[in-house]
Amino acid sequence: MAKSTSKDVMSAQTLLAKRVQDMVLQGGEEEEIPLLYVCRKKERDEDDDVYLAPIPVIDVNQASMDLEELERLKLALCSWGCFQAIGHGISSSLLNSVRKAGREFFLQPMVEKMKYAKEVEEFEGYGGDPPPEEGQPLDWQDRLFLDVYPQHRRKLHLWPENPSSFREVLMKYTEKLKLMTETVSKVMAKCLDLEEECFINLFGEEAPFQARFSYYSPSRRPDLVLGLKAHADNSGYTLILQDEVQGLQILKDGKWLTVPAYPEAILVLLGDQMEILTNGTFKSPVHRVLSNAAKARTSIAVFYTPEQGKGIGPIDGLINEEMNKPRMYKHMEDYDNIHWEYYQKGLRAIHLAKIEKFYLEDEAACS
Ligand SMILES: O=C(O)CCC(=O)C(=O)O
Ligand SMILES: [Fe+2]
Repeated sequence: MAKSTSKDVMSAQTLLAKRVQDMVLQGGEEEEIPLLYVCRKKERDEDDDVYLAPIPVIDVNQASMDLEELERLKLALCSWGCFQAIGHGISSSLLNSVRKAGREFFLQPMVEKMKYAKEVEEFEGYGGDPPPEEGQPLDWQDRLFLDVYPQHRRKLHLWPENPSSFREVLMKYTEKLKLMTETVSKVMAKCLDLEEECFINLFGEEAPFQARFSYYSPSRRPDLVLGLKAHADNSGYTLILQDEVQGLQILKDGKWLTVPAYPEAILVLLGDQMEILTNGTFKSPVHRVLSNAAKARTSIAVFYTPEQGKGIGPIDGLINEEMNKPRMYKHMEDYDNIHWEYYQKGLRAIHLAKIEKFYLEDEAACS
């Protein structure tokens, strides 16, 4: 464990006003890590041995035409809650440009990045996440969070002007992701025998896309910190573009498994709202990001979430009390805010959405 020193008394507010990247570059973590970042107690964790998760690779375009691929997609979403999408219609050169623009943003001098800095308590912009509840650890990362769709929600003053390609690349990527989600939402509906437009309509035309560019600085003590604490996403689903440095892990049957980084693939990972909509047929997986002792890691996660204010609950077609498919989740208003409140406490909000008797069964299964 880290030694206790005056640094330990630094508050989350103070720590979050600084950037992890700066702290690492200035060698501030050489002696010990501020205690608020320390969230792992073991010197070594057997889960850190890299067991690669055999997450199915699904050709999205093929799934829209081929029943076998559609069946593989269904299995992936019911067991893993995610899949590695290929055949998504986005060129490798655009994927590489997005990765490059993200990485180059973070590699600039602090003075350039600070033009897009947010206040500690704010959400959108460059910095760390707002302070969690007291006692909850901080993440060993910096991020740039931007609303990217619908267009009228873009706050362009927070969109970096440097690297000079950043804005154009992000706009192009958003456009392509929007098209990709139309296909993905259709094949997801199809594999559940639902009407093809079902999820597109439920999410709504104004359903937000929000981009999170993350920079995970290396850490001298990856055994003590996490790049991102264990959580499940609030989204409908999240589209994750990784670089070549692995670190994202999924919790599967009680074991942490590392998500392979495939250059051509976009990881489609379901969030809680999709688990609720599908009455638990699809799973919203718990995941986290490990720190790396040697290399910085970057990722771009785009959250695609049903329009706020619509309320969500299980789709009628997926409930059939006679056929052993009882309703497992309640109708939830304002799930976004509930999720955030629970996330900040290090808890899962989905339990709140579960009808009590299933909540208890699920808890028993986890213990
Ligand atoms: O960095 C990653 O690969 C995943 C990020 C993530 O899980 C999130 O931002 O919610
Ligand atoms: Fe996540």
